[in-house]
Amino acid sequence: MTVEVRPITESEWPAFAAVDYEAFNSSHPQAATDRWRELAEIDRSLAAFDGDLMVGCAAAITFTMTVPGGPIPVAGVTAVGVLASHRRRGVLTALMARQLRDLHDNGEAVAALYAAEAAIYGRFGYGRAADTLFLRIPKRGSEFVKNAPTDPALRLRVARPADELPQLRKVFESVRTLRPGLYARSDARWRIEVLSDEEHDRAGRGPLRCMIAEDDEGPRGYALFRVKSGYTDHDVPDGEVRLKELFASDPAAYAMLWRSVLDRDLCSRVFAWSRPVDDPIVHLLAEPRNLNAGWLDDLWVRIVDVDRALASRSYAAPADLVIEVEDDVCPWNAGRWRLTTAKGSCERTDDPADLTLPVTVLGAAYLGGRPLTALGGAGVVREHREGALRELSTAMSWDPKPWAGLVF
Ligand SMILES: CC(=O)SCCNC(=O)CCNC(=O)[C@H](O)C(C)(C)COP(=O)(O)OP(=O)(O)OC[C@H]1O[C@@H](n2cnc3c(N)ncnc32)[C@H](O)[C@@H]1OP(=O)(O)O
Repeated sequence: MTVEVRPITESEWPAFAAVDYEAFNSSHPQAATDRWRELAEIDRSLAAFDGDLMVGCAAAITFTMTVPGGPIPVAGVTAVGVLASHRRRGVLTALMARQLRDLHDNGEAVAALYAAEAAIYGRFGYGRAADTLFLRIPKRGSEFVKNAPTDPALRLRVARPADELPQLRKVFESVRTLRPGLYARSDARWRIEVLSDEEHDRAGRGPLRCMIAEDDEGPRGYALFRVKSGYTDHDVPDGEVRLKELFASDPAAYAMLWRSVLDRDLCSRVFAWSRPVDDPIVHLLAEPRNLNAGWLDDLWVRIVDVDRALASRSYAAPADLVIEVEDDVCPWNAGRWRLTTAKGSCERTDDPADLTLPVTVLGAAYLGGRPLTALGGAGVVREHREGALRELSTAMSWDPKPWAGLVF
């Protein structure tokens, strides 16, 4: 089979969406296709063709994403799929090769994605860069520690989410550039991915609800959630709060919003399916075992251009070392690079290597959430100068931990 990969045209958009829906076993109303079109960038939407038949898709979105030190341009990779009739014949491999070449040519040094399955993207050089916590906290047993922050100036307001975009945006913008992984949201992304409340968004979990924590100066935090109502066989209320987002610009507003969802009447628990691994709720609960926490992969990161990517972020400690990078998929990255954090530079060198690592490891460590020493312990980094692994691991670590918080 010969596969041709090229960007689609506007008229090919419905076929592109149909390939993606088919690959994901999903059925979507026309309205969903129309909404998705508002987020898509046609010239960055690649399709794979077997003759005239479109058999695969892979798109990129232009994002501004926070990395250690501040926001940079990042390609958000999404809508990857191949028709079942054409799987395991290299279609995805061809799409990934073309997309990475395009990103390199366009000057985007970093790509990020959410993976449908964790086993797919390592072979294309993506490393698991961020994790996410899911929590199922019972109301009974959710008391806070004694010194939990409060502020008498704060009050809660029940709000209609669709009316509150300026307030929500103000809170989100106050935190966006602090945590690696958070990315700027266009108006369309707020409307479609955050605030949308169509019947198929609800999926039996009721309308989107909003609590705002504010004082006389304005909003200081918000929680967006749905409530899945329910009763036990003995008619005891047993609803579940499904927490979609909770952001706050200070600890008192944060604690107040968590209390508001944990204490909600007719509910017996809060399920939060995506929280950062260093979420302060972990330290607010007097009995942290009641977090019932589990963790999953959040963002995967691909270093498209080693030199520009490593020079684009800040470092937690000085490092001056030579890294030998292995990269079969993007051969322009392969070879030795000197990273000098004091100069903010990463340049090609012939000097001997202090460390040898696959490009996946750089992607995994890029946002500061994955200690290189742990990856060294797994045997995927080879150290040639004693201390080099710890030096780079310390320099690349970052606080707070990375998390994108909104699937794209
Ligand atoms: C960012 C996102 O959008 S994530 C969404 C990913 N899409 C989906 O999960 C939708 C359903 N799945 C699909 O559409 C397809 O199976 C895809 C896109 C995952 C893979 O497409 P294919 O064209 O079959 O992949 P391709 O033939 O290029 O496979 C390349 C390699 O990846 C491996 N691979 C492909 N899919 C998977 C998988 N789901 N799990 C593990 N390995 C996989 C193949 O075995 C092959 O390995 P090899 O090189 O050792 O032989």
